[in-house]
Amino acid sequence: MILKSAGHGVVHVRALEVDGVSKRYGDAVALRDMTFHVNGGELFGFVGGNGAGKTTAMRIILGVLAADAGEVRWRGERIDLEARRRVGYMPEERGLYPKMRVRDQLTYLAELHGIGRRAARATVGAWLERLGLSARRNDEVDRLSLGNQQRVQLAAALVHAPEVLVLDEPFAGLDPMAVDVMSEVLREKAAAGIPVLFSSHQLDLVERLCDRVGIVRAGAMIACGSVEELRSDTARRFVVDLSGRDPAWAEELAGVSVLEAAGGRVHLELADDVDDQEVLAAAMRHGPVQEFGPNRPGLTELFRTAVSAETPA
Ligand SMILES: Nc1ncnc2c1ncn2[C@@H]1O[C@H](COP(=O)(O)OP(=O)(O)OP(=O)(O)O)[C@@H](O)[C@H]1O
Repeated sequence: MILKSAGHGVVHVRALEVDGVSKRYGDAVALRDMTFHVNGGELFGFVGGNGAGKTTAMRIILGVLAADAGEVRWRGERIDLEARRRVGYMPEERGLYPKMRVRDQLTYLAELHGIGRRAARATVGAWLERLGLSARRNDEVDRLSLGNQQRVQLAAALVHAPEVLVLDEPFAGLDPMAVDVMSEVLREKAAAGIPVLFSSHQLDLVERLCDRVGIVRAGAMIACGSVEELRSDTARRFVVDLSGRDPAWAEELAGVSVLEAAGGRVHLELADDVDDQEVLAAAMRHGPVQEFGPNRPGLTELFRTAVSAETPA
């Protein structure tokens, strides 16, 4: 499906689709009916605990691993080798030749994608400049710091002007400056209409950067949407601070559950028919109210709540 939008030119809705993908390694289930999509022009954050299945899903998108069931689609068609060649991929295990010089390596990778030598040199030069690697261009990769190797790995994913980006933990181990450069490049690519999928354990960063987030647990997608959408289940949660007071005042209110209490500050969940103003009035009868308002959890809290819910059998 194509959606036209003023800023982006043509943007593909559901450009990249992972549909009902399952994968086992022997008896171990790595993915179970994994389903999600990434729209063109969207930054999609793939989050989940260690071993949740993110890398497996990305490898299946890339075709370096075959799914047992389900399919991956690119612009509505089952993804094929040709479409996969247009993916910019940053593998978790990284994949550079350690003894090759940075510029030669990137030029070689661009040429592998059919770009002529001169154009390859030009695009590599531009990315090296952009990623702060110009001074390192003649260094062998294994002489670079890990963070700089990662910048080279990003350049490797970008030099062939990919139509989609799939990046496995691109921010891991980067210094704050490199995080800024990486964020800026990913935003820019998304703004150009490219779907950008990346995994990360840095949830603050994901919340700041991503249009949508997918939370994976035990090989399945358990929540997916914008952070605002993920918050919708928490719309009836409030924080009330009655400094030093025992939470008993809230526990005795009908239709109110106390989720957390510490030092007079309580997190409450209100049933649908409970008026929040009546809760405020009740709080004021018990002492001076320091704080009262809806509790808007960040992605870290939403993630904890989602993954700590009962694990599937
Ligand atoms: N080659 C393999 N052989 C057997 N089991 C594997 C293999 N690769 C992954 N697994 C298992 O599949 C599951 C999913 O692993 P995967 O690497 O996809 O998770 P992940 O979400 O990327 O984790 P992390 O955040 O730690 O990188 C895990 O239980 C893992 O142990």
